[in-house]
Amino acid sequence: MADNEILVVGGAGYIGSHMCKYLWRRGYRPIVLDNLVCGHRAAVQWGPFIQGDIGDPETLDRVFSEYDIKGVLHFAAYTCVPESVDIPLKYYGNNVANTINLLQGMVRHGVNRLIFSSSCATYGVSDGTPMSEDHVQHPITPYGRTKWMVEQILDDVESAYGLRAVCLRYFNAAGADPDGHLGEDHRPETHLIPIIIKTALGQRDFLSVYGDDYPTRDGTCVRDYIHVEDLAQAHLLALERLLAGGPGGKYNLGNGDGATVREVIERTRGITQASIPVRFEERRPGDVPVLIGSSEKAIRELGWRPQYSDLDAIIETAWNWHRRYPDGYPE
Ligand SMILES: O=c1ccn([C@@H]2O[C@H](COP(=O)(O)OP(=O)(O)O[C@H]3O[C@H](CO)[C@H](O)[C@H](O)[C@H]3O)[C@@H](O)[C@H]2O)c(=O)[nH]1
Repeated sequence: MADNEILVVGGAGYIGSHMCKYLWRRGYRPIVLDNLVCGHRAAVQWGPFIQGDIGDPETLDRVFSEYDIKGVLHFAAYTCVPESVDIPLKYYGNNVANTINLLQGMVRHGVNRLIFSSSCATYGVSDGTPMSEDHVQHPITPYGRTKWMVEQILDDVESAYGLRAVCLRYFNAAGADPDGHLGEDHRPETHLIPIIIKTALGQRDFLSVYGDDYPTRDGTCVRDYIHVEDLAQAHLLALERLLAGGPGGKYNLGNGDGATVREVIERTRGITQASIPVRFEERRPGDVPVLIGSSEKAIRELGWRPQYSDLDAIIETAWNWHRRYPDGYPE
C-alpha cells in the first residue's frame, strides 16, 4: 500500500479525468471508481481503475480495504440541468442517495477527508453581479437542489463524525487538457462549448440557442466559464489543506467574469474560422439569465491562481481536443 492514494469517484468523467492527471503529475496515485454510465474507460490513464457504483456498499468496502485512501474526490453525479427537471428522481437517487452511501462507506472505514463537486446552481437566481459564497442559496432546479442538499448533509456529517469536507461550487466547467490527451465527451452532449465546436466541425447542421430575450446585454444567457485545469488546481489545493489538518469549507470557482452565448459563438468562430450556423429557439427549462462567481475566498484561503481565465484559451484547448478526437473517446 502506498501513502499517496486518493480515491477519485467519477474519475472517468470530464472533470474527474483531468483531476487524475493533475494528481498524478503532483505525485499522488489516483484510484478511480466509476460505473462508466457517463465516464469513459479510455480517460482513465493515471492509476488503477475499478468499475463499480458508489451505490453499492460492498464495492466501497472492497476499495477502502484494498487501498490506503487518504482522501476522496467526489465527481460522480448527473449534471444535466434540463434533464433533472424532467427526471428528478434519477438525480435525487444518484446525486443524493448514492452520495449518502459513499459517506457511510467513508465513515465505516475511517476516511475523513472529502472534496465535493458542488455547483453555482445551488444559488438559483442572481441579480447579475458576481456572487460570493454568502449569497442566498435558493436553487430552482432539481439538479441544483441535489447539490445544495449534499452541502447540508456534509455540515451534519462533519459535526457528527468529524468528516471534513470542502465543497467547491463550480461555475461553468469548460476547456480541455492543454496537452490534448483529455477532453469533454458527454453522450448526448448538452453543454454549450462542445456543441458549438461540433457544429464548427460540421458534425451538426446548426447550433440551437435557447432564448434571446433574457435581460442581458444581448438577450442570451451569461455564464462564467472556468477552465477544467484551473478546477483541478483548486481541488488539489483544497485536498492538501485537508491533508495538512486544515478545515473544510465552501468555495466558489469561477473567473468573476461572464460571457453571453452569442459572445461564446463569436469567439469560437474567430478561433475555428468556421461559420457555425445558429437557430434561435425557446428558452430551456431551468436556465437563469446570469451566473457569475466571485472566487476571492478561494484565492485568499486556498491560494488558488487560475491560469486559463481567458475565454479564448478555454475554447482553444477544447477545439484542439475535439479536432484531434472528433468522435470523442474510443469505446
Ligand atoms: O445547445 C446549446 C447548449 C447550451 N445553450 C445555452 O448555453 C448556456 C450554457 O449552457 P450549458 O448547458 O453549457 O451549461 P449550464 O449553464 O446549463 O450548466 C452548467 O452549470 C450548471 C449550473 O448552473 C451545472 O453545474 C451544469 O452541470 C453545468 O454544465 C445556457 O444559457 C444554455 O441555454 C444553448 O443556447 N445551446
